[in-house]
This record gives sequence, structure tokens and C-alpha cells, in this order.
Amino acid sequence: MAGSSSSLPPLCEKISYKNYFLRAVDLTILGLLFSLLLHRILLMKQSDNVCVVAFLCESFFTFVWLIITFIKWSPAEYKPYPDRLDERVHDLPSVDMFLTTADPVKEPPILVVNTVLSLLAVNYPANKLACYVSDDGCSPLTYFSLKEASKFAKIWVPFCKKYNVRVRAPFRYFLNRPAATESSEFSKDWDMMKREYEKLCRKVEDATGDSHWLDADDDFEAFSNTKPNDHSTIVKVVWENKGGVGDEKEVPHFVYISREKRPKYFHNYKAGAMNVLVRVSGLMTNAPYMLNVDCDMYVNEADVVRQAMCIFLQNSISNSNNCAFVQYPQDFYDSNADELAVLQSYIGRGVAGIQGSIYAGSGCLHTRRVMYGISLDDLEDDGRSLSSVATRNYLAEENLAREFGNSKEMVTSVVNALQRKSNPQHSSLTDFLEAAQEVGHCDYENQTSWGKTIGWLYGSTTEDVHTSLGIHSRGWTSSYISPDPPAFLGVMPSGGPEAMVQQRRWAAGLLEVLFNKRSPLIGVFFGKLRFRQSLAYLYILTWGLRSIPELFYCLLPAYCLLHTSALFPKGVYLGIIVTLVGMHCLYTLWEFMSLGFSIQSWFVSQSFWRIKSTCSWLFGIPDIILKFLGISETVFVVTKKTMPEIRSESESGKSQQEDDCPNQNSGKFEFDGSFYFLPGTFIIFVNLAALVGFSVDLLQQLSYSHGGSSSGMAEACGCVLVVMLFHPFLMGMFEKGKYGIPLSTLSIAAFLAVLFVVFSLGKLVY
Ligand SMILES: O=c1ccn([C@@H]2O[C@H](COP(=O)(O)OP(=O)(O)O[C@H]3O[C@H](CO)[C@@H](O)[C@H](O)[C@H]3O)[C@@H](O)[C@H]2O)c(=O)[nH]1
Ligand SMILES: [Mn+2]
Repeated sequence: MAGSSSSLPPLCEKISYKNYFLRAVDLTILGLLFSLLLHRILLMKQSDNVCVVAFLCESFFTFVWLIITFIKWSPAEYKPYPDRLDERVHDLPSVDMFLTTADPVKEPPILVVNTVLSLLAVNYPANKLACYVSDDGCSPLTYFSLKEASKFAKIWVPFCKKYNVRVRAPFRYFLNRPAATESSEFSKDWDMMKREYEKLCRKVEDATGDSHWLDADDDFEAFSNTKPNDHSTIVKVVWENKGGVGDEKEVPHFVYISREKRPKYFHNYKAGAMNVLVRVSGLMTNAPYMLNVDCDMYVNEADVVRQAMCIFLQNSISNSNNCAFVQYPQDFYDSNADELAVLQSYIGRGVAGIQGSIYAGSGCLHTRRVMYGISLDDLEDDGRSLSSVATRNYLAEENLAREFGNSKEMVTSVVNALQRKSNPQHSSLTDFLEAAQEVGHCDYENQTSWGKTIGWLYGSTTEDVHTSLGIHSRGWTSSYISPDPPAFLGVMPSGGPEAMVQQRRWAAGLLEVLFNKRSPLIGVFFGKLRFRQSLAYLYILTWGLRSIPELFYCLLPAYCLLHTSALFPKGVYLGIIVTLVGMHCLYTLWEFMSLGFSIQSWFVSQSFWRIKSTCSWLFGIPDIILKFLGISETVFVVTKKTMPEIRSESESGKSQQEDDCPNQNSGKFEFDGSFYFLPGTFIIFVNLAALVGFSVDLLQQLSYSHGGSSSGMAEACGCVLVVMLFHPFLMGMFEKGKYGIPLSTLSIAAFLAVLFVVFSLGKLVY
């Protein structure tokens, strides 16, 4: 394994991004927020409801900023040096790579195929890799596509390695033709590969419409008479790397799994799928490290595994094996996620500088032992072997079966994993098919610790954050690396119904974690969660709750304008709030521009943030209330992923920029008849009504007395700001088709807005 000489240069370095100026800005904003609260208290009159509501909202915003200041205090990340790996490490550890897919319609098989190909082709010894695909859709089409992909892989992987291709997902690689100066051998190979890839696409496409191949091939028998939610376990070894000679030895093991599903069982969505992947891979290859990606997140940098290994192995060289996982940022090749990029860059690096990055569900390498539930305290001082107490606890035969389930083979593999031994080399993957069937059963996990303390944790639709919290609460740290170019790229739904569904699921899932027994509020007292780390968790776990003050704050200016009361009292208070808004705008704008994003992207993101919190996160709250009342469970609705068309330059005639952002739409927001768009439409109606009322008043005053009073001006500015932020709804009122707000939503929102206006004006009577 790793050479121990410490005179050699390290495999990675921790880079710290401390910035005193930014700290000063964060503290100034915090100071302004506190003085704002103080003024509210001083100005508060008895029974001034507006003032109380505004105070509560502002307290929440201050609390959020306080957390942000804590998180951002000492940002850091790791810089790996993969070039040093070969001279220092003679025998690289194995890695099992997991990919999950759930629905062949929302997640087109050709997209899954591309991600799989990019995994199979990573720059790492092929005999140290195994790729496992979990298909919750139990789709013969997905299986068929993967089989075809494995044939293509036999020419694709050697091609990538021969020419040191960087982007190893064909659909992205073939977007750009190589420069004319490249050798003619390469050009020939390139053309041949492109033709073969197009053939693969056609095969998958043809199979999509027509299913005669299903009956013709015995291999698909397992899929007959199955439904996605009702079938037995299917495990297929698509390709086994038996060494051998030539190109074939370049393709890693490749296994397809569709775990058993029965209508009366709850399947725990992605977390359940991940745990089956952990078990089946444990039986077959039992690698000490596990890489997991969503089906759309292809590898964009061939060295990803080597980079992460630099962190793990440097840890092991320096005897401080406390890093449980290495997380890469989630980057996207469409332009719908600029805001997420900024969030990861500032908040993400901040958290990385505390106890370590939060696991984000994809683009992460985990250590198998940690996933089997051990704590940092269970290791000896050398950071390798289990302590004698832990050995007694974990390795006792009866405990093992109780915790990990009744499969003998599984128990053996767990013992090996905990002691960092590999499974015996001589066996073939197919020898484990029977055991794999067993561990894929619905009731295998009954009465075991899977999902409770072992593996991916159950009980939340954001299983990633939940699992991450479990790991950090056991004292482990994690590392964050963000190479340039990005390590993984995926798709993000554009503004519209898909995004709303996804955001609502996130908000509900995060609240599930906030209110369960692993809550960071508890972890910091009873677990090994560091204080600032617990604040970092609080920051995201409270996204759903933030919707309430945001909603109120979008309505307050309009209410006050209609009610002719002051939301922003003149004098010091008004001065502070204007400074705050100005500073916050400049600060966030700087954050965007420093990462190369445009002013427009900043504005769209500010707008989308308000929309998602008031229109989507808001519905996460009833979701968890219903769950806690035992009325309904939260649901993991898979987001639709669209595969961009490949166009040759001559056909498309489009610019490089457009080719690189295949999902870029016209920048317009999409609507449908769902209730998500009701709050936004309501907000825009109410604010417009208030502004119209205010303008009429102002005109009247002007005509009577040649100079209106300035009362209400600050609130009117507030309304203008809200209208600007919700401008997609303003445009949606005049658009048709998918860009227009449906009449039903408009009518209900208008009705509610009238009630609101009457309510606000009604107060005048008293
Ligand atoms: O029952 C299910 C549901 C989903 N998935 C898979 O889970 C992944 C993520 O689903 P997606 O619809 O893309 O959700 P996102 O909201 O985009 O995913 C983000 O948020 C999830 C929940 O926090 C994390 O699991 C993901 O890794 C993270 O990328 C996909 O590969 C799915 O195929 C399953 O395998 N089984
Ligand atoms: Mn996704």
C-alpha cells in the first residue's frame, strides 16, 4: 500500500481561504441586523401587529445570517496531487462504483449508459474497479441498454486510455470535433468511435419503441411479468473482468441489480437502493471505498478516483484515518444551477473548513467500514485496526447477524471489511448470485440495523444529508475537493414545475432530519458533532421553515401600504434597512461575479431563491406535519432528466456556448396548474394592487396640494422590489402555453388577493 517515508511530498494539501475583509463584511451585516432588531424593539408600540410580525421575520433572517457568519469563518478545501500517487503507492485500493436509476422514462437509458461508460473508463486500474447499477424501475430496456453499453465499453475504454481523453461520457465528448492538427490515426479512431457510439444510440432508441427483443432473448426472462413495484430481485453480472489479455482487461466488472419490490413493503427510495448496492458489492468485490453517483452525473475528469485516493491515502500515511468520505461539488452542465455553484463555493467551502463537507448524494467516495456504523473512537491510535472493545462489539457472531442480516456470506464479507481484508480473490462474481438474491429481498433488512445505524439512513427523502449527519455525529470528518474542470456534471431542472417538486422534496426531507432523533440540535450535545458543524446542518435543515418569514416579508410592504401604516419607520431604522439591502445586494453580486457569473445570473438567482422558498419549500411544512400525524409519508418523486441531442457543427450552426449548455432554455419560467404557483401569483397580485392604490393616492394628493407627502414611499419601494423579484409571475400573466400561468391559478390567486386587500383596508374602519 502506501509508502511510509514522510520526506516525500504529500499527496494532498489543505488550502485555507481565510479572508479578513469578508469576515469584516459578514460581521458588519450581522451588526446592522442586530441594530435593526434593537430599533424595532424600541419603536414597538403596544398591539402593533405589523411590528411584531416584522420583528419575528427579521429575527429569523438575523439568525440565518448569524449561522452563515459562523459557517463562512474559516473556509478550506483539499488540493490533491494525483501525479504523486504512483511513486508513493504501489498497490491502489479497490473502489466499488454505484449508480442508481429509478425510472426509464424520466431517466432515459441512454443518459444512464453515458454515466456508466464514464465510470467504467475512469483513470484507475480496471482490476481495482467494479461498477454496480441499481435499477428501481426494473426496466428491461435499461438492462438491454447497459448490456449494449458493456459491449461498446470494450472499445471505448481503451480509446479513452490510449488518447488520454478527459471527458469520458461519449455524448459530451463527441460534441466537439478535435482540432485538425491531431494525428491522422487519432482522427480515424475518433471517427470510428463516433460511428460506433451513434450505432449504440440507435440500438437503444430502436429498442425503446419495440420490445420484440424481449421475448427473443432468454436473458430477459427475469423481467417477464414484472412491475416496477412488484417483482423479485434481479442480479445480472453484465461483464466480469477476468484479467485476460488485450483490450478486454481494461473494462471493470459491471453488475446490474434490481432489488425485490412488493406493494406492501416500504422501499425507502434511494437509501434502500444504496443499501442493496452496499450488500451485493460487499459479497462480490467488497472494496474498502465506494463511489456513488446519480444516474445523470457523469465523470467529467478522468482522474476523480485517483484524486480522492490522495486524500484517503495521505490520511493513512499520516496515521490520522478520520476522513469518512470525500465529496466533490455537484456541478451541472446546464445553466440552471449557478446559484448552487455559488452556494457550494462559499457555504460549501466554509463547512469543509469545520468538520468537513456535507455528503450531497452524488460525486462522493465513502469508506465502507464507516458505512458499517463504526465510530472514530472504535479505532486504535494507529487509525487502522479496530480497538479491542470495538472488535468484541462488532465482530461477535450473534451481533453481526442481528445487525447485518442473516446471510452468512454477508456476515463474512462484513468481518473482512471491518478488518480491512479483501474477499478471497479466486472466486467468480457469478458464484455470489444466490447470496446476492437473498440480500436483495424486501424482508432481508427486517429487525436489522440497516438504515438505522448501518448504511444509508432511512426516514428522510434527503437521505444524503441524513446519512452525512450520522457520520459526522460519530466523530468522523470529511473532505472537499473541487477540481477545475469539475469532477462530475449532471442536469438540474430548469425553473418550473420540475424544480418546484424537487425543492419541495428537499425542504420536506431536510425538515424530517431536523425533527428526528439525529437532529443536530441533539447531536451537538450527545454526539461528536462539532458546534459550528451543527450550525452548518441547521442552516440547510431549516430551509423549509424559512418559507414562512419570506412569505410574510413579501406581503408586509403591500399590507402596510394598503393599511397606511409604516413597515419601515423613517429615521435610523430606514437608514439601516436601506444600507442592509444595498450591502447584501453588492455582496451577493460580488460572490456571483467572482465566480465568473453574470449580473443577470445573479438577478435570476435572487428571484429564484424567493420563488422557491415561498412557492415550494412552503409545501414541505404540511408534508412533514402530515407525516408526524401519521397520515401520509413523504415521497421521493424522481426529477426528469433530459438528454441533450447530439448535433454535428454543420447541422446545428449554433455557437459553442449553446452547445455547452444543452438544456439552456429561453430563460423563461414555466408554469402549470399545480398549487405551487399559487403563492407567487398571489404575492404579485397583492403587491401590484398596493402599488396601484398608492399611485392613485399620490396623484390625488399631487393634484390637491402640488406636492404629495412622502409617507408610504419606503413601503412602495418594498413592493417594487417584490414585484421585481417575482417578475417571472408578472410575465407569466401575459404569456400563453407552458410559459403562461393557467387561468385557474390566476382566478384563485385573484380571489385571495381581493380578500387580502379587503382585510388590509378593512382595518381602516376601526
Ligand atoms: O426510489 C428511488 C428514487 C430515486 N433514486 C435515484 O436517486 C437519484 C437522485 O434522484 P433525482 O431525482 O435526481 O433527485 P435530485 O433531487 O436531483 O437528487 C439530489 O437530492 C437527492 C436527495 O437529497 C440525493 O439523493 C441526490 O444524490 C441529489 O443529487 C437518481 O439517480 C435516482 O435514480 C432511486 O434510485 N430510487
Ligand atoms: Mn438529480
